[in-house]
Amino acid sequence: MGKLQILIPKGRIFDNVSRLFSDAGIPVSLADRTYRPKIGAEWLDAKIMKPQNVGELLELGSHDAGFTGIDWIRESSADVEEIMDLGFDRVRIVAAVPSDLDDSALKSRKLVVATEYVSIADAWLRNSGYDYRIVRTYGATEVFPPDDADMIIDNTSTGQTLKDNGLRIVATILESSTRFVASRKAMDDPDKRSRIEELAMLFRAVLDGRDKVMLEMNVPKSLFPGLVAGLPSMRSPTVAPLYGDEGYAVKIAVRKNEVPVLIPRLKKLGAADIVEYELRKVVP
Ligand SMILES: Nc1ncnc2c1ncn2[C@@H]1O[C@H](COP(=O)(O)OP(=O)(O)OP(=O)(O)O)[C@@H](O)[C@H]1O
Ligand SMILES: O=P(O)(O)OC[C@H]1O[C@H](OP(=O)(O)OP(=O)(O)O)[C@H](O)[C@@H]1O
Repeated sequence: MGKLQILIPKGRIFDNVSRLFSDAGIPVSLADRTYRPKIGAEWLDAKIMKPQNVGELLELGSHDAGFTGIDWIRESSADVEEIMDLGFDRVRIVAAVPSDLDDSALKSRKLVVATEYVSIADAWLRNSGYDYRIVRTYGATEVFPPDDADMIIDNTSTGQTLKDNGLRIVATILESSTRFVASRKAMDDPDKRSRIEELAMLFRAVLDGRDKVMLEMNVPKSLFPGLVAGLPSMRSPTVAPLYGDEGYAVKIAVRKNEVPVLIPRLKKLGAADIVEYELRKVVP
């Protein structure tokens, strides 16, 4: 079997994806100005590509799997199989106008709309009943209004860029994040499919590990039933008797955001010597 050919986007997605691979035990490194990263698994081959092209190239089938925002998959109408939502690079694709332009003005004239997302914008503007003309941008879309455009359709994360350029959101068109996607041709090949699914399992284990911590504690025998009743109900805790029949050691994986509430509660329920530590992977 040949190597699994994967596409990793240039730009901001690369950092998150290469960290994900590294945490999965597969180091990825990229020398300056090169497009073929070194990847620490002999069954994988990777190439760097702009996120806008990833979907289309997977559809063509010359690569097996890749990573890109769902915004660019939708924009290119790429026919690919989504394997998993990695949750990175979360943005909203929004329509925004100069803050001093009121809603009534928007439908009373032909709008010039600046966007990198030409196809998403076209579908949304048509369905919303606007009279419009689209100007395709190549980054820095927020600079177009008010003199070069009446509206922009662009991605926003914190909203700071819109605010700094005097723009207000009039609609959210799409919510996007980085996805692990595969070509349909690769998913029809049993060997490639199983390698892609193995990668997804490793990624899931890493993401789950990032989300959770392990809590370990000791509890006297008499307080044990009350303590177990107070634990999050997700999973049964691992319990081991302490030497000398004095009580139990209790171990449980919990979500990180539960910890600030949980530790004081466990303490009140009689837990002692509570230890918290990070998890690298969680495989169910
Ligand atoms: N400010 C942001 N925060 C988080 N995600 C973002 C942000 N801006 C864009 N994205 C998402 O990251 C992905 C890639 O975005 P984009 O095409 O702008 O590349 P980039 O990282 O800016 O690279 P380049 O600088 O080469 O254009 C897209 O799916 C987009 O939705
Ligand atoms: O809502 P915010 O947190 O302000 O982020 C949104 C901005 O981030 C991205 O720009 P980027 O920095 O990638 O530059 P670009 O416009 O050249 O793509 C995006 O295109 C927006 O301009």
